[in-house]
Amino acid sequence: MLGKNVGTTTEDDECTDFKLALLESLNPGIRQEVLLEALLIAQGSVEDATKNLSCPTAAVSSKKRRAVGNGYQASLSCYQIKRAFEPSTEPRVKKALTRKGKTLHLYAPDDIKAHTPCSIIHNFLPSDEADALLRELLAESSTYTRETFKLFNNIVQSPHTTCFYVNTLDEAEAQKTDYVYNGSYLKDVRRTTPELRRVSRRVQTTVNAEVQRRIQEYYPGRKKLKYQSPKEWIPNAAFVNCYDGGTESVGYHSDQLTYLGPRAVIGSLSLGVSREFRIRKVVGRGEQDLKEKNVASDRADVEGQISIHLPHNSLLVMHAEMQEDWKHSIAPAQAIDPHPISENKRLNVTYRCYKESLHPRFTPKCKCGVPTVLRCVQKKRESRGRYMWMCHVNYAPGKEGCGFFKWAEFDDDGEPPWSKRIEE
Ligand SMILES: O=C(O)CCC(=O)C(=O)O
Ligand SMILES: [Fe+2]
Repeated sequence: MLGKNVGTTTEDDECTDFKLALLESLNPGIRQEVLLEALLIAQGSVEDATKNLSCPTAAVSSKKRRAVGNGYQASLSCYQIKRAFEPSTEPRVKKALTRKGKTLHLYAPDDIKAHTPCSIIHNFLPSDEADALLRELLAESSTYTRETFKLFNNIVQSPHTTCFYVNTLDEAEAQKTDYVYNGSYLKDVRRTTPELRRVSRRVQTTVNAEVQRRIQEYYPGRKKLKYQSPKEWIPNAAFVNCYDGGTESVGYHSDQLTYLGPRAVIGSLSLGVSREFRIRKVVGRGEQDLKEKNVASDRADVEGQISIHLPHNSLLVMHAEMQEDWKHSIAPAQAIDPHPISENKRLNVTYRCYKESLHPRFTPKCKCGVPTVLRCVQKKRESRGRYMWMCHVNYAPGKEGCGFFKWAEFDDDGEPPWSKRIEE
C-alpha cells in the first residue's frame, strides 16, 4: 500500500452490555448509539448517563433521524453531555471515550476535534472547485492500479486503486528510482494535475491554521509536540485513492513516516461518495492486563473505534499525534449514497509534506543496499514511541529482507542528526 505501513488488525466484538439494556429501558425511544455514547461519556454510570440524557435537547430522538447510507447525527454537543475535553483556559486534557468492540460515530466538527486527533472542515472548497477536482480525478482514476505487496508470505492487492503525484515531471522521475515503498519502487508517479495544484494552496493555508489552533487548544503548555516540525507545512506530494463502490476499502494502518518524519501532519480531502473513516488508538502490550485488573481505569476504553463521517468536499486534518498513536481505515460500507458526479466512487487526496532531510540519499541503507523504512514502536511498552530504521525489502513480492534494524534519532523539531550537514 502506497505510503502506508503494511500490517493487519483484528476487530473483536463484545456482547451486548447489561448497562446499555438498563439504560435503554430507562430511556425508551432513544437510539442505542446515542445511549452508548452517553454511557461512555458518563464513564459507565447509568445514573449519570440518564441525567445527561434527560435534558430537553436530548429529545432529538431516533424519530428525527433518517436511516441513510451514511447515517445522520447533529452533534454530541446537542446532549448536555460532559465533554472529554472540558473547556478551560488551559489546554484540555483528554479522556478516552470509546470502549472495546464499540464504534462511536462522530459527524460534527466540534465533536471530532474534541475527541479525536483530527479536525474536519465541511464544505471546504467552493462547490464548483470541489466538483472540478472530482471530475479531474475521476478521469485520472480510470488508469489507477492496485498496489501489490506481501503479507505473511501471501501476495495481496490493495482493496482500492491508487496513484501518487508530485510537483514536477523531474520529481516524478526521481520518485520512481529513489524512493522505496514497502520494499519496492513505484512505477506510476505523475505530475500534480492543475486542479490538484490549485487546491493544494488552499489546503496549505487551512492545515497550517488548524495546526496552530490545535497547539493552542489541546497541546500541553500550548507548545508543539516533541519531534513535531515548527516549520510551515507545505504539501509537496499527494496520494490519491479511489474507492469504487462500498466494498472497496483500506484496512487499519498508520501512514509511513519514512519521508515525512515523526509527528507528521496530513491533509486529507474527500470527494464523491461519503464514507466512514475509522480510527482506533493503539493499545500497548501490557496495557490490556492492566485494564483487566482495573489498575488503570482511564485506559479502559482505549480499544473502541471512532467513526468519522467524511462527506463530499470535506477536509480532514490528521494532526501530529495521529500516526504514532492511532491507526485508521476506510471501512467497507454495506450501503452507500451515490454521488451525482461520481456515482459509486469516492476519491480521496492525502496531501503530504516530504522532508528534504529524509530523502533516501540521506537515510540509512540496509544490508540489501536499499534505503530503510522509518517506524515507530507502538506496542512494546519499554520502547513505545521510539523510532527505528528497518529493512523492508521482505514486503516486496518475491524478495527476502536482511532484517536490518537501527534506532532512529531526531532532534526536538523532528530533524535527523545529518540535517545540519545538509543545510551547510
Ligand atoms: O481514503 C482515505 O480517507 C484514507 C486513505 C489513507 O489512509 C491513506 O492513503 O493512507
Ligand atoms: Fe492512511
